Amino acid sequence: MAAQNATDAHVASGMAMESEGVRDREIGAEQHHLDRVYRRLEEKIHEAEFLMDDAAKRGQVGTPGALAERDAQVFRAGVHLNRLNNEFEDFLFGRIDLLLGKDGKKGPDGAYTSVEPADDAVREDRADIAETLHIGRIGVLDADYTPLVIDWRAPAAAPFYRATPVAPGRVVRRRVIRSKGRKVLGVEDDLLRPELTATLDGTALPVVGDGALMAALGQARSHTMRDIVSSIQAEQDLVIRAPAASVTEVEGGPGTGKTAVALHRAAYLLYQDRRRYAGGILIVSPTPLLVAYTEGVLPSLGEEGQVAIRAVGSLAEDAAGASADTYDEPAVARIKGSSRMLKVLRKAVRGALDAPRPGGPAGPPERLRVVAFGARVELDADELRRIRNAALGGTAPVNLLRPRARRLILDALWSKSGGPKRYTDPELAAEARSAFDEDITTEDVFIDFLDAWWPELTPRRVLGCMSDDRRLSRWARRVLNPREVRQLARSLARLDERGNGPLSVHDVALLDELETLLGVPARPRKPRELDPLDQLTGLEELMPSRAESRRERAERLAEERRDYAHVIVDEAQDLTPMQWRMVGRRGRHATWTIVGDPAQSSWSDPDEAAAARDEALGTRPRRRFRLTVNYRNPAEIAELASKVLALAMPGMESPAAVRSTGVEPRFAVAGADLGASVRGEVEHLLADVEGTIGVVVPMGRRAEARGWLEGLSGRVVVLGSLEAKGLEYDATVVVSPAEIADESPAGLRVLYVALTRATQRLTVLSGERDDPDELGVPDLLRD
Ligand SMILES: Nc1ncnc2c1ncn2[C@@H]1O[C@H](COP(=O)(O)OP(=O)(O)OP(=O)(O)O)[C@@H](O)[C@H]1O
Repeated sequence: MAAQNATDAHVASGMAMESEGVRDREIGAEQHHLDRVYRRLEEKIHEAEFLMDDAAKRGQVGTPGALAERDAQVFRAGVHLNRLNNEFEDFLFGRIDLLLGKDGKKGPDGAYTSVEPADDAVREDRADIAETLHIGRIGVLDADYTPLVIDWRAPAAAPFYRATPVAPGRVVRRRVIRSKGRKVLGVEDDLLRPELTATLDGTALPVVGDGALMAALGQARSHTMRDIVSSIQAEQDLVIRAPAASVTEVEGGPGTGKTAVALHRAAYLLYQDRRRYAGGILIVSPTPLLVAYTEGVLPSLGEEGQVAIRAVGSLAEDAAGASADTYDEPAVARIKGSSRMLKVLRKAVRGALDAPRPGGPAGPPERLRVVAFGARVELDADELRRIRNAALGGTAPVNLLRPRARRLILDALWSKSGGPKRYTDPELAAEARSAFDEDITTEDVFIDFLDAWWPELTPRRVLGCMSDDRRLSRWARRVLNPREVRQLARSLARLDERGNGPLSVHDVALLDELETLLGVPARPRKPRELDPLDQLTGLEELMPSRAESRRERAERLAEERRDYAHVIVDEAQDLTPMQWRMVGRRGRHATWTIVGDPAQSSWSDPDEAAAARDEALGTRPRRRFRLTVNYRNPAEIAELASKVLALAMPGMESPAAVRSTGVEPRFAVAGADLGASVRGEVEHLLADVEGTIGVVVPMGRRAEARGWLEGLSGRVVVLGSLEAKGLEYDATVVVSPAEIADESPAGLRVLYVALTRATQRLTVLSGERDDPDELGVPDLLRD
């Protein structure tokens, strides 16, 4: 019933008046418009090419002014040409036919701005269409500035997405146009005011098709996500176009379009305020698989340059050189992700100063002995410890404290050498002190001592040091219990003493935290190459103290970009507290969009993660949205999944499925050879459905499952239960549900994710632990 309501609310589809003749005529009318748009685009491409040519000719003049002008023109024309070429395919997809508006004002895109119809637009259930707008991926104006195509992100396009039969505004008919290259293939209409007899140019307004949404949802899937630009629904559009101020939080069950909405929002924000978002938009995704699945969507919307889509395991690539896609076992992941790790790491960065250096002696030097004023001066172990503690006071990054420690050592040596007593005149004393410092700091003994006593630490080195049980238990005292210390140390033993070796996804957040705790010491600046333009103008001589040129600064900022203008977190329920800290550091000055579903969280302690999220977002005000309709799963699959939801999160509501296939999920029971059973089920589905098949297995069975299905078909993908997050397939086989549920404390939620990946068919294959009934239904999925 809920599914039916959802359908009614969003889609009022084609009426009985359709016939083949009407359809052909309507396709012909759209073809006519598309031809006109292409002619205009070709004209524009010629203009852009002419501009490029002209710009190149101007470049031959060779003065600095002409050079700059040429660069600007070439850049503009290049961007223009590139956009036109890239977006030439299938860029016109929609049309709305509108009643007369309340006022006669037009916006910059040439369309009337009024949302509500004029009082006399409808007379006794009859009305004329006053305005027709075509919607596409970019806006195109005719030579006389009438809009041929409105950009989907422009305000005038909003009614295409927002109008519903309950609140139609001015929209009478919404049409989705399907085209390939330059050919219109079909049209699908929704009638928003079915009670009206509307006319267009004096003839009745025809309605064709069953509605675009159903047509889009029924299509077979591929291994990459499609954009939904032609069928965004009203509740989704509200999120996409929400003002970017502060934090926009979006919750919704599986398949409600959260990922799709997040990606379209990135494109929308860039369209709205490209200058503001020149600082970059970061999209954080839980897995590299989901990154690969979604990264084609933004280019299809004409956006990519300003947006970085990164898996949470590769987020610190720029900072700590770390990237990972392997998972720790749940107990270890729980330790590494917990905010308790912060305390351990704080101790570790200080303690690691004393850890044996690779290839060096077992501990830090116990004494420092130098020669000053012809006599030996010495600091013993106690004095060195006191100086170390004094230098380490406070919370400043450890590597950045090295100069301070060095100064304290010199102070102590100076005082022991009797220097302060020898000079009463302050000026002489200062001179003598600086000579003293210079003598000592150039001695090899002192340089070697400092390197050993206060080595410059890298995040990987500290992580490597934590693989020693005894050391780690000191640093984790009263924070982790002895078992946790052993588990953590064992997992880090993959790293050598320098910290080199394979990392897990959770290690990356630790490295990023360590980098903050250690600080990056200032390096001597590279001597910069002379800019030929500077040489020309003599600027270099006039401004010798200028630290870096504008070009250098731009290059440096691009390299160092860790602070984004907008941060979008997909599958936000899965970020651990330590990952929230890592993401938070990249959005200190950003506005945020956060999408997620607590019912799909694979993190064991959602309350702790929520606290870390609050800390990352600070006191910024939040706007909350909820998506309520499941566009992915047919009702039959959604209903089965809701049984696991009731166990995993009692009381949580399932989203309403928007369609039904009439095909119930299939239950099968594995024979003695699990692999052969899985292969049999997959072969069955390959014959039955077009498109992709996802086989979701317990994490521990990934490798063997790949063997089971070897050589079957490129349409088949094997996934560990944690990797299925965010993805979807035409059909899925979920293998051994009980084993998936038992794998971690969040196992039931992980199983819920696995059961909600299919768009057409679902097969549940019971394994040893599932206790299936006579119909093959496993214990966990029975009523
Ligand atoms: N308005 C729409 N028109 C057409 N297809 C849509 C629409 N909204 C969502 N979909 C489709 O529904 C499917 C689910 O969308 P998406 O993956 O964004 O959902 P989600 O909420 O992120 O799901 P999950 O939480 O399970 O990861 C996708 O195939 C998407 O293209």
